[in-house]
Amino acid sequence: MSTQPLSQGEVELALSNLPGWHFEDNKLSAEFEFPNHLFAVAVVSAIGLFQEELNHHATLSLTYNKLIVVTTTHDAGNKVTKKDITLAHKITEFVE
Ligand SMILES: C[C@H](O)[C@H](O)[C@H]1CNC2=NC(N)=NC(=O)C2=N1
Repeated sequence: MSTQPLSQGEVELALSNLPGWHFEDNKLSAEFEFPNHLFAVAVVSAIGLFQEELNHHATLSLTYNKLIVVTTTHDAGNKVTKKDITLAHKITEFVE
């Protein structure tokens, strides 16, 4: 998959299909809340598997039942690429 940085317009178009995700400071981010801590830990574990499959790893910050996901592509000079969009879709589909 391409590691070419996406333009602002391309990111905004992609985000129109990704409710809850934001584009700021060359990163995509979203916050999720789960019923309890162990549920949230299980989601983090599943995201870990997607990340290994995609060879693309977001920053996952878990506080009790709240998870903040932040993703950018280091190999593209810390810019948003299709890899970030793909990971965001996988995560959103899983938590829905
Ligand atoms: C060597 C390996 O393919 C790279 O370091 C991968 C791993 N995971 C990654 N994750 C993220 N978020 N950005 C990258 O550029 C990246 N690159």
